[in-house]
Amino acid sequence: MAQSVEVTQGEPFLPAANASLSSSTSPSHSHSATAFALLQNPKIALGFVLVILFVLERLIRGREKLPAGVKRLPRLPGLPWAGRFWDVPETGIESAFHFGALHKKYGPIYEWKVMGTTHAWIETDKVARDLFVRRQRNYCDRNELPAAIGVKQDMEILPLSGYSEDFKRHKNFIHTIMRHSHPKNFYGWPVQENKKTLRRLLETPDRWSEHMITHCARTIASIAWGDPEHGKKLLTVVPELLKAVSPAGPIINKLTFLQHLPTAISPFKQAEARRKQEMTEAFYEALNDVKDRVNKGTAEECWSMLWLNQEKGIEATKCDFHEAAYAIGSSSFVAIATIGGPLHGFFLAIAHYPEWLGQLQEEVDRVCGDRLPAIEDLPLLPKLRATVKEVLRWRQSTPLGVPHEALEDDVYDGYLIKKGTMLHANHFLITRDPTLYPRPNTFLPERWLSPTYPTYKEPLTEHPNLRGDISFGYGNRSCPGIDLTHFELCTLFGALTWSFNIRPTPGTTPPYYEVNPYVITMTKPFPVEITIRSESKRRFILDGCDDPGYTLKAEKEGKWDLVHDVRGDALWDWGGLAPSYEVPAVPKTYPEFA
Ligand code: HEM
Repeated sequence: MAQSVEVTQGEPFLPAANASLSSSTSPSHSHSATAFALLQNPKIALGFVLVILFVLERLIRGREKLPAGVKRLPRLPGLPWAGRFWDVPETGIESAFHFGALHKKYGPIYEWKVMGTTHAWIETDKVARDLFVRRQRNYCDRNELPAAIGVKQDMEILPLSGYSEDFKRHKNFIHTIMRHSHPKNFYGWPVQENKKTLRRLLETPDRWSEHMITHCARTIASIAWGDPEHGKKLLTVVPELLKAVSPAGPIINKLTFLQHLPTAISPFKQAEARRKQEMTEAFYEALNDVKDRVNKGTAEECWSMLWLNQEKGIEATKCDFHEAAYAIGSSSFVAIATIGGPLHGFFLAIAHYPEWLGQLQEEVDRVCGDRLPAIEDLPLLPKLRATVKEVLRWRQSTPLGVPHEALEDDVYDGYLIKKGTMLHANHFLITRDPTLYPRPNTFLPERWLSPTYPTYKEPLTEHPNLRGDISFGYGNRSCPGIDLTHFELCTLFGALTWSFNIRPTPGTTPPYYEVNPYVITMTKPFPVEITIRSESKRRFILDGCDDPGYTLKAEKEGKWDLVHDVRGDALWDWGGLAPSYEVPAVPKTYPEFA
């Protein structure tokens, strides 16, 4: 053994001297020696291996037997098993751009293989509906997630759970709590929180992004557990999970074979175990707190009370403590980044289309006068509803939706879709189809308000609204949070419009399409000037809300406390989910459809 090491070290495989020596021998010998020498270059050797693997893949795929009349989906060329591993875009929105551009070449649905998994990219609304709605029974599963291993089977986090009887019970639970709380205006919590958010914006306008995020957390925590303070728990557990489920998160999401490492030596599995533990603690603590308050007679209406009281519909789902804690908790944390996205998008839209704020203010002032817009005013506020709808289209929270997985082999339009294929509907591209959305890159709320646009619908007292909106996905896996989103966005956009003038800070450049890199995207915060529109409005906010309810503290005291460095200038970036925008040294270019 020692000898072989010595030999290898002492005699490099093909030293330059040997190479020149071999060139003086016969031509065929000299060619093979040159090729051999070339292969000593690691880059050339890797290229050679890739070419061989590529050829092998074509041969193997060519031999796969297909039923008569069935074709293969167009597929991006790649290597056997590893596929196009070099082609995984880093960020959520870059993936939407990347695969959206390939649509022209490969058509409305095509395959992309990477690390043993077959992905299908769906680039039109028709194909998404044909598969996810008309054939929803086959396309309703979710995929495994390498960094959040086991999350599909655990049945704890509804959006990531595989399809099963447990999933159906849990989804029923969510629909029941939504059906119960929506007619009661989500127990009045969103309107109460809107006032606190106005107060915070009045006091510390430069922290607007933080206020939007904490607004979402406080509102949903109140609806779920009757206490906005539990929002801190949600804000703590979301960043870890969102990173774990994003390609831009831990490297295991790209190098998926790392999931086979045993827990003892896998930092990913250890991190996932910690995340689960923390999430369970958060959800148990919050539900137990409601239980205590019910016993003391101090609990206020919230989703948890529905489970504790076994309200009509809830009892049929037979959710035990653990299931209820997770069903409530996991439906709550999704309401932060998703709704935070369009809230940031609103500031961006106003930055790029300042004249629209004037039009909105005219409508809100005319209808509401000296009070904040209320949900009852919505029939008379079509411009406000159009703003919500257009912000969701223009800057989507989930530009690639959530993948659906095929339960069985299927043939669609003569093409084979294999069991286990992960299908992604490119919501971003679908809502940029110029035949339905003329001038698709423009923020154009008028497209919902004028009969000259194909998306126009009457009556304007009802349309536009979010029912059936593509942003919320398709079929039996579509989002149960539409009514809550509509309620929160309409009332908060309305309150912001009524209260403030908003514009980018003079001398600064707002971003165009710069968002965080994860699967739920949010415009990067940028400097904005927010000023109160009148003294009477200032008085109204100060009198109407004596407690601004700041969520971030100067120092960490309790386990769930979140810290804002009040001494420094740095803005709170929510664990990397809301990094501040920095103008790039070289202007960024975007695909024509972005
Ligand atoms: C702007 C706001 C929102 C957007 C854009 C959004 C988008 C989505 C999308 C695209 C899906 C996957 C649909 C599919 O698989 O086809 C989804 C699922 C889900 N959403 Fe939302 N969502 C939003 C707000 C909310 C809110 C406020 C809640 C709850 C309070 C919520 C709870 C859920 C749940 C529980 C699922 C999982 C459904 C399932 O897997 O069957 N979402 N959402």
